[in-house]
Amino acid sequence: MSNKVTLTRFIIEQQREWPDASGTFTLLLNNIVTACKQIAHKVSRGQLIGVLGSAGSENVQGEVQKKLDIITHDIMVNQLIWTGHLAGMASEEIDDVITIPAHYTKGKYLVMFDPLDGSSNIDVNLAVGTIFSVLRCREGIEPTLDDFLAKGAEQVCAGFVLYGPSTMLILTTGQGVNGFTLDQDIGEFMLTHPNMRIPEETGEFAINMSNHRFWEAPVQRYIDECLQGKEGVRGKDFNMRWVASFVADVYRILNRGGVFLYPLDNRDPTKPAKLRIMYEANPMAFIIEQAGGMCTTGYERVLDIKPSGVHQRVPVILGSKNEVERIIRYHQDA
Ligand SMILES: O=P(O)(O)OC[C@H]1O[C@](O)(COP(=O)(O)O)[C@@H](O)[C@@H]1O
Ligand SMILES: [Mg+2]
Ligand SMILES: [Mg+2]
Repeated sequence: MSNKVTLTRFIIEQQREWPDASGTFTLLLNNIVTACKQIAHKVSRGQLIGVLGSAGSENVQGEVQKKLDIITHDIMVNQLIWTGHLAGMASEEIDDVITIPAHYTKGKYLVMFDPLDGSSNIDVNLAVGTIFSVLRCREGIEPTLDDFLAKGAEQVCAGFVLYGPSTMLILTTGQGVNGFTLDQDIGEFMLTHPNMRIPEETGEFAINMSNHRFWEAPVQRYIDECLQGKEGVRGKDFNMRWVASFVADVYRILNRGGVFLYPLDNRDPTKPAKLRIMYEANPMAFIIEQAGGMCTTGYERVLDIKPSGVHQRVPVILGSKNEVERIIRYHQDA
């Protein structure tokens, strides 16, 4: 039997440091975690229970939905809507924000989530995840769109669950980043990666290279210099990784450093960036900064952007501090 600290104990001990805390946040987190355990179960049994493949529909952003995109969205909503802790929710899979029906009490938090990140990987048995972001809201009111559109710097909690060889939860409440591994035997997340820190130096980058011709000059310059390796201005060889699951790429960077780029591109003028600010970029930016890394669009800190829509997309460049600072310099030079 493991003698590691359970997630429940970890959160309650953190809560004790806030004497005025009502415990609502702890309960909310517990519900999010229960939803993610249910999703982990579905994902691991996907081949057996017939939930893989396309749903034959598109989401609000014109992306083909997988059956599991819809199933995982429903799991999140069903685990959270009745709790009384929430004023509202927003999901990648639904156009409008989700309101709390009148017969449930309204709480003081807003939750935004990407229920299944990297879903294009699901049918080929690669890692996927769930990303979530929690904001505080005025209590007991019907939230307006503006309540949702808070800057990332105002998040009270962000996390993601990675459904890989192990199911892992990575969490920040603004006091560093901690990693928990799901012990399948007892159904509890155990603290396995306390106080995660991203190395400042790295020799590894992650980017979808097929978009090279669509990037702006500063990103082309940075990647071209990495590719030149020892013979180029960087004077060292770089390694490349691209899982095409944001959760998996960010988890690798939290562990061994690296830089991830989904930059501005001109492939489709209606979609100059790929990742969504509210439930992809902001929660990951919060986690990365709390682990000592940086997250920028190339021009500004992601957490300082005032969002204009729940499904707004932003360029994301994140990871080891020294590399991200270099990429920002290249944008300034240009
Ligand atoms: O298809 P590409 O260009 O490799 O993009 C991969 C990126 O898109 C995403 O899959 C988008 O997430 P969803 O699966 O939630 O739409 C990221 O996880 C990933 O980093
Ligand atoms: Mg996603
Ligand atoms: Mg998704």
